[in-house]
Amino acid sequence: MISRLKLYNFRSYELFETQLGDTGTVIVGPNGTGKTNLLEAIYIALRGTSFRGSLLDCMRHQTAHSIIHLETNNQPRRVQLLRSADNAIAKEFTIADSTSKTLPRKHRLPVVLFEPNDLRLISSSPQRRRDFLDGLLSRLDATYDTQLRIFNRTLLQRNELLKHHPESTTKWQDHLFAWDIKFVQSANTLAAARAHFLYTYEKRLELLYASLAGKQTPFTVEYLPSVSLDNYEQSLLDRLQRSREYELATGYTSAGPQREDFLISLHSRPAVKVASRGEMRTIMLAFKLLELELQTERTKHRPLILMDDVFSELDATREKLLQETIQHHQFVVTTTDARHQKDGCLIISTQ
Ligand SMILES: Nc1ncnc2c1ncn2[C@@H]1O[C@H](COP(=O)(O)OP(=O)(O)OP(=O)(O)O)[C@@H](O)[C@H]1O
Repeated sequence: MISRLKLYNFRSYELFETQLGDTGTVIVGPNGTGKTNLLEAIYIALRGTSFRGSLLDCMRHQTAHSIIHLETNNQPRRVQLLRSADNAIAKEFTIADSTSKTLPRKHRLPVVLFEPNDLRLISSSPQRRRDFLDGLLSRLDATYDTQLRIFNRTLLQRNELLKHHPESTTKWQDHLFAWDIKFVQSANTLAAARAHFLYTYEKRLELLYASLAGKQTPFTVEYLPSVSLDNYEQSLLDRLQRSREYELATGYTSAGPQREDFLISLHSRPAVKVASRGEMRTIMLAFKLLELELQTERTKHRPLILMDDVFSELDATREKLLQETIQHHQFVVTTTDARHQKDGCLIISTQ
């Protein structure tokens, strides 16, 4: 449970201090008054990273020292950000007299964030959908988080090699082949984990969708790999070798998890083509509720819910269902519309 937030030079806030409600807090104010900034500060203190940019961006303009102080379960935690002359950042996370440069995994508390961009994900780019799925899997599974980092590093190294190729010497070709092998192995781990996750939770997503939509709707979700998932490693290796000329010309790896996507269908038709905007939002809400359920099961704690102005995106029925779900968690909600205030909540105005 979080109980108090203090900020120093964080985004639009020079000095700010507030209590947080035991059950819930509603942050009300017009656009651009710093509501999301407060959610972001809480998120950073609990998870160690921001959900919308680098920690350097979070430091108040023209300042060199920022602090987030959050009381959680009667234990204070402090995040200090220091900007050096060359605009580099040093971070310090302090919990119970122990300080570290990153937030230790054991101190990352479960948080589920609902934000309007996620609700619009179905109609957005494959890159954003991949990031969404990777974010979801990384929050649920520390091993996936590590595998994703390894994959991203491998991809970067391989692309560097493609960009800086000498006149295809044998030494360079051997070097690239070694990276091809590393790449397909790492790619296989990621693609298999993503496909497995979607396959495992397809039925649960269908149920969550039905409860939000108020009616049974045939719902499927399918991972779209660059090559067949059976024999993925070898097929990807063959594909890369066939695309060598294209890759050398562009300097980019032509296939693999960094190009893959997933497809959600309603009534056996791609949601991106047939679903209404409301239905697309309902699909994404089903994903967020799944995350909430899985985080609760895996951590044995009820996650804190942060909601950034999502009620304005929903109709009255879905808003009510979502309100009922969040009743069982501590939550912090932002809204521009004072009508979304709820009984028993602490109200913070940013006006
Ligand atoms: N590093 C920073 N230093 C100073 N001010 C900043 C910094 N980053 C963002 N801001 C300011 O914070 C304000 C935006 O805050 P925020 O996104 O929290 O608003 P909001 O109330 O959530 O708005 P909306 O309702 O439109 O989503 C803007 O005025 C922006 O200029």
